[in-house]
Amino acid sequence: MTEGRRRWGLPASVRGVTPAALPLIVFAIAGLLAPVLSPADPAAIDLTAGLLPPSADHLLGTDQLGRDQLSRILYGARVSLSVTAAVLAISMTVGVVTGTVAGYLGGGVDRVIARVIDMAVSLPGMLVALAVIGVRGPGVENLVVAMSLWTWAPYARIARAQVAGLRGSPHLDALRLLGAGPVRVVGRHLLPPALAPCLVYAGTDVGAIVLGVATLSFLGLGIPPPQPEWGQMLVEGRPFLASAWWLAYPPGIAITAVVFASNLLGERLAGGDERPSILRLVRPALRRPAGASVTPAASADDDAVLLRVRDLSVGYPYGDGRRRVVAAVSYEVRRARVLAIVGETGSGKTTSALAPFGLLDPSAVVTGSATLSTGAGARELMGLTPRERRRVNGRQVGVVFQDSLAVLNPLRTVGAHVDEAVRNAGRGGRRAATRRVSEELLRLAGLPDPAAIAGELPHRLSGGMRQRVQIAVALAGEPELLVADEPTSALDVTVQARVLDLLGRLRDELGMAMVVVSHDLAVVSRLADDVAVMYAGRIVESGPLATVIGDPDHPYTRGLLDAVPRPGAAPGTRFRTMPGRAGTGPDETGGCAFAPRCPIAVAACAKDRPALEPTASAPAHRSACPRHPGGAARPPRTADEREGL
Ligand SMILES: Nc1ncnc2c1ncn2[C@@H]1O[C@H](COP(=O)(O)OP(=O)(O)OP(=O)(O)O)[C@@H](O)[C@H]1O
Repeated sequence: MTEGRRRWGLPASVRGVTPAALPLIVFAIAGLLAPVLSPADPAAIDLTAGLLPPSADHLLGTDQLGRDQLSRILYGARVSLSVTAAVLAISMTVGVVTGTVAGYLGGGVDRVIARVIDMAVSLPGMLVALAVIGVRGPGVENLVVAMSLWTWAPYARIARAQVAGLRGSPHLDALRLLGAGPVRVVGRHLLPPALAPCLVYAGTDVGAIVLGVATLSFLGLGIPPPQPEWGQMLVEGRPFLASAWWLAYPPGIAITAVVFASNLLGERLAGGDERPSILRLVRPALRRPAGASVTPAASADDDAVLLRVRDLSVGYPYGDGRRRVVAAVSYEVRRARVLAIVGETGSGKTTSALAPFGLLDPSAVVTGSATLSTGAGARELMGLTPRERRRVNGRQVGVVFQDSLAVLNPLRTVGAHVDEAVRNAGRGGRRAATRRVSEELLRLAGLPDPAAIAGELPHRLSGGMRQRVQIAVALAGEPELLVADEPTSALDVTVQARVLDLLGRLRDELGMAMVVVSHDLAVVSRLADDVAVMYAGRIVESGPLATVIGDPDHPYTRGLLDAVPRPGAAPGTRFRTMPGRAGTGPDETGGCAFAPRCPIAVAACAKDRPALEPTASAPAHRSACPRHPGGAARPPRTADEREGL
């Protein structure tokens, strides 16, 4: 699907209720209305009317005691489904909560719970149920307890696996970024996906529970006669399969239909759209009337520095020690300006952009300082507690990631994502008011027909539209700074240009500053005001875009520029690629990390690490080439080449 074109159809909630799911609903209603619908008392024995075939008097015939089969089926639905529902409710609640806690906490708690689940799954369920009923005695309540002890463990196992798999996922990172606390993360983002496969499983489990209840009833340990119960009727009808088919077939068909319908309904629930809200935090008032457009973050001084990063260094555990991946990185982001951080893969761009906001892997060791000076005042970002971070991330700072599919929860609608961001940012009100703000944000992000888009699931949108959704989410807190990590890398060229234009428009109209991470200098040249070029974990050149691409000082920057295809180049023109392997880390060598690949390197380059120093072309233009500023060895760039970018 390309941007601007969507597939429309019935709402997911209507499409999902397939006719095949109707038997479950029909039997549930029939069970509820059994006293009204039943033509006879299901327990009334008439030995003179035993084993009568279906007729106008008895639509489903009678059993060997002359009891009306239709009435018994209707009352059977009442008993079987209510016991099954009770067992499912208990086993799913216990299982999902236990599994979610284990999966979320991990570590020792998880190991202990996992062992308990394994033991419970491996025990023969029927024996457990028999033992419980043997101790507690027969009866409906004891039957429900016994069956729940039999059935809870698979739900716990499914939920645990589901939550453990999600624990480190990018969309949870994004949520933390949006300011969501642990209760909200678990309640709204881990429980629903844990519940979804459990519901599918419950569909198949219904039959097992119905039959389990019937078997225990047959053994005299379940539903006591004369209460009718489907499984019990099935067992009672088995000896008459050849002579009186109407005894076993109706309950058999009822069980099959309910199991089949439950399966489909379970799938529907698992693949459905917005989950009911578990924790809906209703904010008393909107900071701004619904529908009003987002206004620029107030700043009297447009030239002031919004984010100042100094001497940033990031290391990760490596073997017995630690390996630095970024070192001595300093940069500034000015209000209403776009700083592009560019470089080859692995050069440390993303790390440098996300580290100030605590968005790296928890194993990262980050040093240095990052000061954010917003309208609310200046604050040091390094060392903030998670609670303090939530006041910054998602409010003063928004983030857009490359992989929108990984960031957006596939089970929640676009509207649910934006609503949540709006509420986290303290701008939520009643449901409808929150949605109006969300739709305004979607419109601001350039999405046509926001009301319809809000009802869509992320995977039904094109990549470009999903990026716009991420942008709408990021705008919810009216941030003064937007960090975009490779925001267009996964998009085709046309869509890429439109998303970049949107970001440019947001910068101009909202006065929002941005840090844009990209490996493609040509892409960011469309948007950036300033550029920082990274190589092997260090900034090697920085300055205003026009200066850096018009008069590059560092041979690495030149290499990046030479690799950019230029419009107007003759067909068949070969663009120069940089020889050699990209640098791997800032401590790889004591000298210039680029020296092994550099066409103008001299012996000294490999020995002494060059500092980032001002060049002759502009004071804000800095380069870390030992042969700068602009030595004779540097071939000049032509005017055509500059315009080509
Ligand atoms: N969790 C981690 N553990 C160990 N090393 C990591 C981790 N995350 C990133 N790195 C390393 O840090 C270095 C810089 O990664 P970073 O993602 O910042 O690079 P990048 O320039 O953004 O590259 P790309 O464009 O491929 O994302 C890389 O060598 C990478 O392997």
